[in-house]
Amino acid sequence: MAYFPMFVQLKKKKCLVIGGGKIALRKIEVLKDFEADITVIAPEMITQIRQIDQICRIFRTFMEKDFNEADFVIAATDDQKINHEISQICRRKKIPVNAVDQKEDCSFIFPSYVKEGEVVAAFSSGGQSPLITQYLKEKIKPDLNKELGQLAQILGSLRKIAKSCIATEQERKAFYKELLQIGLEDIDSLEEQRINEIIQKYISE
Ligand SMILES: C[C@@]1(CC(=O)O)c2cc3[nH]c(cc4nc(cc5[nH]c(cc(n2)[C@H]1CCC(=O)O)[C@@](C)(CC(=O)O)[C@@H]5CCC(=O)O)C(CC(=O)O)=C4CCC(=O)O)c(CCC(=O)O)c3CC(=O)O
Ligand SMILES: NC(=O)C1=CN([C@@H]2O[C@H](COP(=O)(O)OP(=O)(O)OC[C@H]3O[C@@H](n4cnc5c(N)ncnc54)[C@H](O)[C@@H]3O)[C@@H](O)[C@H]2O)C=CC1
Repeated sequence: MAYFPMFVQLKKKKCLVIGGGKIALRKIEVLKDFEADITVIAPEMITQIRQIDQICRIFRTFMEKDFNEADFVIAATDDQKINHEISQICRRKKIPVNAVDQKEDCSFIFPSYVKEGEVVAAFSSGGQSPLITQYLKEKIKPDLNKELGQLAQILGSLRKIAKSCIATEQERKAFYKELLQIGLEDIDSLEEQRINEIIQKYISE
């Protein structure tokens, strides 16, 4: 079964990570990248987790009351029975859950992704082969580069003005297409004056 790639806002969402090993660390790094509010619970945590800034650490095994505030949960212990139990609790409480050792215990899974600014490409193999997922990430990296992230930011910053100044959706699309074409060739040529000239063209046409 293929998974639907739902893009979700994680900023400030309360994320509970249970487990403090290498895999928990990898998940925490991803969640930090998307600005989640992270609490880790484990009796022992590897040094790298103990050194991460601005996360909450609780050194013990989990209890059911830990789930009360959670928007979502990562079960990342090295014990399949415990991860399964965490998943069951979450399902009962209708909290989205990821279990690192068993996709049947996941209501969502982690992709491999590339992120530049707000542009994100994410891949999944439905849990069949994380290595294929990783391979796809590496393939997209040369195309999803810094310039593309910057270009998205420029196009994004023009959406309000385009909506208010350019009459039809069709013309707006042509406007964005022209900017995209120019930006893909040479992002530095998209400075303010050039953009203004292009906007003018679409207003008067
Ligand atoms: C279902 C899923 C649930 C989830 O974790 O969300 C899951 C499950 C499992 N992974 C396992 C193994 C490995 N996982 C990786 C790597 C990654 N795994 C990630 C996601 C996912 N892994 C979800 C599905 C993603 C998809 O749809 O493809 C990535 C993409 C994202 C991330 O972790 O953030 C990240 C790459 C990050 C990057 O580089 O971008 C490697 C490679 C490596 O370590 O270098 C290996 C060893 C090679 C191998 O086994 O293939 C095992 C067996 C453990 C065992 O055998 O004991 C299970 C459990 C099982 O298969 O039952
Ligand atoms: N999803 C993925 O991408 C991958 C998943 N895995 C799976 O991830 C699992 C975890 O791997 P590692 O992080 O390397 O293990 P690890 O042994 O480094 O860490 C396990 C952690 O779980 C904690 N823990 C154990 N019982 C707990 C409890 N009751 N409450 C809270 N914390 C508890 C331990 O204190 C420790 O911090 C493995 O069993 C493996 O099956 C492995 C590779 C990739």
